[in-house]
Amino acid sequence: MGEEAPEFRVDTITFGSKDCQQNAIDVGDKTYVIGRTDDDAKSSFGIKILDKLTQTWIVPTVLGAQPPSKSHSAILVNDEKILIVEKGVSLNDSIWFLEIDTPFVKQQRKIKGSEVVSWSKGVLGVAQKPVVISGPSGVGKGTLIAKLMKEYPSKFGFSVSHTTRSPRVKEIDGVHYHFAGRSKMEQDISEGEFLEFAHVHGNLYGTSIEAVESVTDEGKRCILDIDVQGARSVRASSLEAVFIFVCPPSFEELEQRLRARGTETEEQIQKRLRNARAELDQSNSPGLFDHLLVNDDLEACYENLKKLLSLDDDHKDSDGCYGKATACYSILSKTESKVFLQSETGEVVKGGASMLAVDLSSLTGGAPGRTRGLKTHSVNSIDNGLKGIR
Ligand SMILES: Nc1nc2c(ncn2[C@@H]2O[C@H](COP(=O)(O)OP(=O)(O)O)[C@@H](O)[C@H]2O)c(=O)[nH]1
Ligand SMILES: Nc1ncnc2c1ncn2[C@@H]1O[C@H](COP(=O)(O)OP(=O)(O)O)[C@@H](O)[C@H]1O
Repeated sequence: MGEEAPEFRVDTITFGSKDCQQNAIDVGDKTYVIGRTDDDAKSSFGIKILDKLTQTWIVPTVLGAQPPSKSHSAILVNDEKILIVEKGVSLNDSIWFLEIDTPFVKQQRKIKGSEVVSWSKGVLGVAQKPVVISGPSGVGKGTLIAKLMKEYPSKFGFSVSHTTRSPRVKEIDGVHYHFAGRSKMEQDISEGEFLEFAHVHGNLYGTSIEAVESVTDEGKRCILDIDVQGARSVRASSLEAVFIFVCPPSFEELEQRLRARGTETEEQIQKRLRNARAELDQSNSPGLFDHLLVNDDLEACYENLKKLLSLDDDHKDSDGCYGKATACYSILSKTESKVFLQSETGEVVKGGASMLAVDLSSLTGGAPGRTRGLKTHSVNSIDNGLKGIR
């Protein structure tokens, strides 16, 4: 699908713009050219890949929101990602990654059958692991989650799933679910916008990447109410989470709760009960769920849930004290575990530093779209920075 490559010289590559900045990064047999075009109204990134073996250009599908286009520097972090440092924005907004061969990109490349790259924003600090709650229909997942949200509104946030099922009487679009048409949802899934999806009780359900990331961006711990297939997909993804399965005290009690809720037709109840048996069987799959909770007495079960969540509470505050100040850093050098950034203005903003080290070893897996766990620390002088290198 590629076009024939022109003679390759970085400084002559253009994307048809008046004002253009490019970086060319070699990765094995490929060269990634990251260009920034300043056309009349807005500027944006253009990405091209030169396959050096075949001397052809590939224009990849670019997933994810792109960095604010101003001016940037770039360096290869490892075989999976390129670090991009934006200038003239706050430090919180300045660190980005272009994922070129992460597990997510590999998966998307397979789905599309063509070349894919994906933007991911670097986020300072470590977020708490999201909590995946699964269990058969009618077991009380929604009831437990609603109690948690009511008691700790600033601590937890709900991942609002998309579904093709019709809303129930009291359900609000955008609050309980994003109610979606099947073709639009399938299209969004094919464009890599979903962390996971599954066919459940005859409908399509899925968690968009944005559903999880927007909760985490608010500094809240994200709660996902998804079925066992979804839990399996999240387990296989790069999102590190805590997995809880909620069981009923008995199958008879489950049936009674489902009927008492009065939201399904008899046919739908029968389908849910059939699926419940399969879900209960799968709850014991080795390595899938971290915790099983029996929801017999609601209050007792809720107390146990709270205990589990505080047990898994590994939250550490971000040390990004200068994250909000406007930064103008460019990449100076790189070691195995650190990238050193040099302030370009000479003038150091309040709380900032003339030189920063970005700790790459601290990066944790996250949903695509964000690279969390970034730690930065100031370095007083290049000499001190270099001491760290030696
Ligand atoms: N895989 C997946 N499952 C979901 C998602 N959202 C909801 N579900 C599951 O879909 C099933 C049906 O949910 P729902 O229609 O709300 O009915 P209920 O479980 O009877 O309340 C439940 O097992 C949910 O956990 C999602 O985004 N992904
Ligand atoms: N421990 C419990 N004891 C009795 N009824 C419960 C209990 N937990 C939930 N329920 C009720 O069971 C029904 C199903 O609960 P719901 O939270 O909608 O389940 P799910 O979200 O797992 O489908 C609701 O009517 C709810 O009020």
